[in-house]
Amino acid sequence: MNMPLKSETLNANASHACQQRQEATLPTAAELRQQFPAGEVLTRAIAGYRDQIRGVLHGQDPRILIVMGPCSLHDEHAALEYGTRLKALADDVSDQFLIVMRAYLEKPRTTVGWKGLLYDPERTGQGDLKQGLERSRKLLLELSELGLPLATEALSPFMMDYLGDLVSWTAIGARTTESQIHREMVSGLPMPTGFKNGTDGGVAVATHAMQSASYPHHHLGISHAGAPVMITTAGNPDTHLVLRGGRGVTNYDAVSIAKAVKELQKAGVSTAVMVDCSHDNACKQAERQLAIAREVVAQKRAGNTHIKGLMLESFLAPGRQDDGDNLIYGCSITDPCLAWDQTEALIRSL
Ligand SMILES: O=C[C@H](O)[C@H](O)COP(=O)(O)O
Ligand SMILES: C=C(OP(=O)(O)O)C(=O)O
Repeated sequence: MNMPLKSETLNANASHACQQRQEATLPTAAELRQQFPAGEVLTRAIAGYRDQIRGVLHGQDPRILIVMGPCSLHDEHAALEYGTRLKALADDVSDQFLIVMRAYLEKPRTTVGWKGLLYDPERTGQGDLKQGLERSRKLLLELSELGLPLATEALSPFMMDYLGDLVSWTAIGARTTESQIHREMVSGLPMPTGFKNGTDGGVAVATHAMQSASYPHHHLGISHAGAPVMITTAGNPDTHLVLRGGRGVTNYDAVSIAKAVKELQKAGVSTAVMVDCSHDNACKQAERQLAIAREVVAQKRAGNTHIKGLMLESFLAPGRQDDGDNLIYGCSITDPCLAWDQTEALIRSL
């Protein structure tokens, strides 16, 4: 390989420095919400979904919360078809399960990759947050109008200002649970929020996050009108742990869950646990979710009162595909998912 001369490297760095940051103006959260308003009926329904989720997490509702859906949404048409099928299934099993659809618009990446519909809706690699915000809000509205509670991962601390009124349950991912910025954000969120264990499998980052997010915070933010502001939060009393495995080691078995519950008790936070049947628990093999879900529900039915929920990654078509031309309709372009038929059969069998 020919190494560049030192002077060439310096020149390249200098021109890179000139272009290092460019800005494109975006609508404020207030403007976007006005452009795509939620309406009174929907807002009341979402408040009701959040209360139902709280009921499950706090043990007043004996049902199992299931947060399920695609790893990421890249095609609105397929997302709406999935949502329509899920709504019918959710109604059929609503005596046993409270089903919430994963409507994930932001993807945290291990290094780099497509970051979700919100950032790059056309997947050109150039990014288009204006279009991404508009399409994301429109999609969440259309999914909500199907009568489904929605879940998302909150990655950008500003995203919730634009979309949070349409979300009933939020995740803080394994890569951000340790971040103070995310803990501050959760302390001001009006919905139940699950903190994932760290990517190394460690539960302490999540228990610390729950402690932190339950307290009031003061932090830097942007008002819905677009001005820099100091935000003061009240603390979120509705957070819980999500076990997703880590570094190839699973943590959905009875011993791992008991160990996690002990840590939660020691920290004095909620012992409500959701098991993410995907990610490192499934070693990124979608079909493994089937056996994991059965095993976790069996633990719950055998008397484990700490288990409150499951997470499943599921879409219309099985597995995953690399992004590109001729995409398979309804197939994930991020992590592998269960196919719809497998998903439906699983939920009905549970
Ligand atoms: O759930 C999605 C992925 O596991 C997460 O976003 C990391 O993806 P990556 O390792 O492909 O970047
Ligand atoms: C990125 C996700 O999960 P984790 O943070 O557990 O990797 C996800 O649920 O899409």
